[in-house]
Amino acid sequence: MSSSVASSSLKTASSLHLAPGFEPDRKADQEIERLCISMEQWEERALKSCLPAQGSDKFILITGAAGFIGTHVALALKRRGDGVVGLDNFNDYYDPSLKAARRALLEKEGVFVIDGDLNDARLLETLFGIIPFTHVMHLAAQAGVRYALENPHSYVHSNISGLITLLQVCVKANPQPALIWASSSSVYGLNTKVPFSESDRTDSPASLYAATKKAGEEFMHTYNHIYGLSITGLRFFTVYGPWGRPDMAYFSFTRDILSNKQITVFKGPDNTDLARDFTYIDDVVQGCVASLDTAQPSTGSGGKKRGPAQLRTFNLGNTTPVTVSCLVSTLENLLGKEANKKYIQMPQNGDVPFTHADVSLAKAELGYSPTTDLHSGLKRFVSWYLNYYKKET
Ligand SMILES: NC(=O)c1ccc[n+]([C@@H]2O[C@H](COP(=O)([O-])OP(=O)(O)OC[C@H]3O[C@@H](n4cnc5c(N)ncnc54)[C@H](O)[C@@H]3O)[C@@H](O)[C@H]2O)c1
Ligand SMILES: O=C(O)[C@H]1O[C@H](OP(=O)(O)OP(=O)(O)OC[C@H]2O[C@@H](n3ccc(=O)[nH]c3=O)[C@H](O)[C@@H]2O)[C@H](O)[C@@H](O)[C@@H]1O
Repeated sequence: MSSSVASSSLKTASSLHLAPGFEPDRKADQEIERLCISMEQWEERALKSCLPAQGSDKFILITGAAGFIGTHVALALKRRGDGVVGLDNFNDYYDPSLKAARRALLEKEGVFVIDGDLNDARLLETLFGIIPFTHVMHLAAQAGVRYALENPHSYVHSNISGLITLLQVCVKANPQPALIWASSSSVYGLNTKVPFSESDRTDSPASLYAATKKAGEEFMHTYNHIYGLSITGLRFFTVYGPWGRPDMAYFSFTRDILSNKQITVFKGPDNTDLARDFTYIDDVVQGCVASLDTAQPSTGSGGKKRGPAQLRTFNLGNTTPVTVSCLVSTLENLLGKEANKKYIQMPQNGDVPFTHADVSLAKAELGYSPTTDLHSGLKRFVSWYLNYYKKET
């Protein structure tokens, strides 16, 4: 890349009010080496991706941008003109080719997704050194309730250590961004009072995953208190939709029904049906964007708190729990195929019998209003699934 283009990109950077405190790391970084491009070219791509269109003043870092929810949120924000750059470690918790396909979708719309890990403080600081992020939409995590039984350290790596590394970079940044992050309905654990409200106690996590999300909520209180970081936590409720996650039941059931493989339906105590407040992705994206638009700026900078800062938590659910049996019968109807079902007692695997969101707080403060029922949402998912995998079926 010619020096004039490099300097123009840095000029662009200076027009972005280069964030002092972080001298971009001139040493080639793993990601930059991987891309076989120079530091300046990497900066150029990040800056170009994060330059907002006319009328927007938002520079947003989306972690987990190649993930299911991250991809949808990144597209929504980029399409409305915000500056967006993504970060994702493209791990193989599920099919990395799906993450690569999502990345291609994003790059077509001008979103650069950097291949990097939350724990790489140097990479994060380099990024914060060239872009004065106004917001961080933190969606990267080890998701999934049951996988914690197989690989507990993956949850520590991403949901604890990775989160602290990101928080440390955010509080040292000048200006500090406002942070919106994904917590989870699983923090309600074994609570019996329904619907779940943000003011309920959350002291009975049923899985390590839930405990790491609960820990995250505690960290947020601390970083808000000490550093003045503006923080909004979003408790998503079993989110589904196109470009979804193959590890989740709606997706794996669809795959197995189509390939005539048996599905295992968990039953609760006394053979009761399990239920989830399934929430369609477009409704969740609406809640994420509204959270970002109502987030107040952080009051700290460069690690120093200047005053009290906003700290919020919202349920983003559908307020209409549906049984897993109903999920299965809806999929059978949409796929025109009967499932080969095996019923077993819900294993002690971190699952909870039901979830049910009270969204009155999100409605009042964010204007959040879910509109998609399970049948309509699954219809759109199945249509996407059949199209995306048509080459394989
Ligand atoms: N989908 C749901 O039903 C649901 C419900 C509640 C909460 N959440 C939370 O919402 C967020 C997004 O979930 P999703 O369903 O899109 O999951 P996802 O697994 O599709 O997305 C998470 C992304 O983060 C990336 N990632 C994980 N660890 C990382 C690390 N250390 N460094 C960089 N990238 C990393 C993964 O590669 C993945 O692409 C997660 O925090 C999840 O816990 C999801
Ligand atoms: O709401 C949330 O916070 C959580 O929602 C989902 O977790 P879960 O509700 O367990 O979603 P699925 O794994 O898709 O399970 C949906 C329902 O199907 C049941 N199930 C799952 C898998 C299976 O083989 N059989 C089965 O009956 C589960 O017990 C559950 O009741 C996501 O996977 C988590 O990342 C997220 O944090």
